[in-house]
Amino acid sequence: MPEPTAPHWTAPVAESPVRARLSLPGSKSVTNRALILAALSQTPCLVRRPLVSRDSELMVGALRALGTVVEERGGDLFVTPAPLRGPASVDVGNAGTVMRFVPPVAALADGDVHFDGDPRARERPVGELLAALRTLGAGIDDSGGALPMTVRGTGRVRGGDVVLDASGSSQFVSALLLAGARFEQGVRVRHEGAPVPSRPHLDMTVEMLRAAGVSVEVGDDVWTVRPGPVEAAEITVEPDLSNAAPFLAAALVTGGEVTVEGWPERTTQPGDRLRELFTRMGGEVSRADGALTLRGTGRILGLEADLREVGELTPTIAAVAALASTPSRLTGIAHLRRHETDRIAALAAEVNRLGGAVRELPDGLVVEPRPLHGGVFHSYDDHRMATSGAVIGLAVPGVEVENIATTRKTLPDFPGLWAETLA
Ligand SMILES: O=C(O)C1=C[C@@H](OP(=O)(O)O)[C@@H](O)[C@H](O)C1
Ligand SMILES: C=C(OP(=O)(O)O)C(=O)O
Repeated sequence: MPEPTAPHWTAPVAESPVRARLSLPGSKSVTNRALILAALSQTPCLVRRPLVSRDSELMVGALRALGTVVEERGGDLFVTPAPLRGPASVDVGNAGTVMRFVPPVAALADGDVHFDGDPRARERPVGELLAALRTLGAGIDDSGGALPMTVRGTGRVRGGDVVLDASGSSQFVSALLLAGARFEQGVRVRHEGAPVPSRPHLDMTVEMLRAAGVSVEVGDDVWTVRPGPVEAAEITVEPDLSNAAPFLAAALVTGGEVTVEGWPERTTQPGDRLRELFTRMGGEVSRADGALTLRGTGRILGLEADLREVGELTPTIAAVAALASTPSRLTGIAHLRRHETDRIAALAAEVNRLGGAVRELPDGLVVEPRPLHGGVFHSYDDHRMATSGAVIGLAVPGVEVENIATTRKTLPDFPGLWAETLA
């Protein structure tokens, strides 16, 4: 018998301007870097306020499979590093951070480590990273530059110089840097090709490495990590500012006011750019007592922007753009075609199904204002597509989001948090 499909989730309409104050779970990107650094560290490491959701659970599972001890302690994670070992099997799900950050760690393990994941994971780019790892001395049997694959760990990686094209994903570079201090010669990574996306995520990698005592030099598309010990003892995870996007958008599209607690004064998270982007879309931003407030003014403006650096914010921005009074042009995001789904095609298809006028560009989207109507909003197993449907549904009655549970990739209980925000 086929699995019964879960009924679609009827996105709640905001009957009045949304007013809420909320604290968000930890950042996926910080949590999964923290776990990698902790596993490579010389000392045990306490990861404070981690995200507990599908992508972080997959990372914990991967590191445990390699021998690392990860214990839950009152909502924190206590990580005791141990010799990395195979044979092991790693399920990457559809987590880019697991499918890119773990293979260099597996290369340091003593034994074979097999990697596979959701069907979509087999389509997401990883070949450039694997080729770079081979150049650095690792043995890998892959499926034509994709998953499934086996990293033939020998307990050591020579390291040294490597050139790769990271225009498909910044995570290729982050992956090599995160493990690079444990390679015999360290690593020097040079990018050649179209610009690397998601620069703030590279800054995050460099900052977190330096905080763990690793020497990293950054040049023009060149990153050098010196060989040496990783010393991570305690890492506190910031709230996930990319997941703040739909909640702040709720204030913007309903003319309400939403406050996110614990907004860092300074951060490398790309979500911090929402302050500027949502101001340009008609909101007003203020900060007080460590929190950030977005106030909707009743105006929703379109946006012309190159989103290459902050690609993961695109689905929410596109949802707001679909409700705006002026057109939008979002560019620089060709790499989104190989994210959880082809987000350019998916956003155009789903907004247009509701009566929108969205046109695909090779590297982005043009959104013309149109009155929207209800209908099914497909999520393509993409957490950010699902939350985009929720944002549109605030203003458009009858939006039914397919597979809302897919939001669990990076948020443990999106429907609950959304209901609280609207209450
Ligand atoms: O390093 C990270 O934590 C991430 C980097 C980005 O990946 P890409 O550079 O592949 O877009 C981003 O989109 C992803 O959500 C998280
Ligand atoms: C692209 C994303 O995730 P991943 O870490 O799987 O690449 C995302 O969260 O928007």
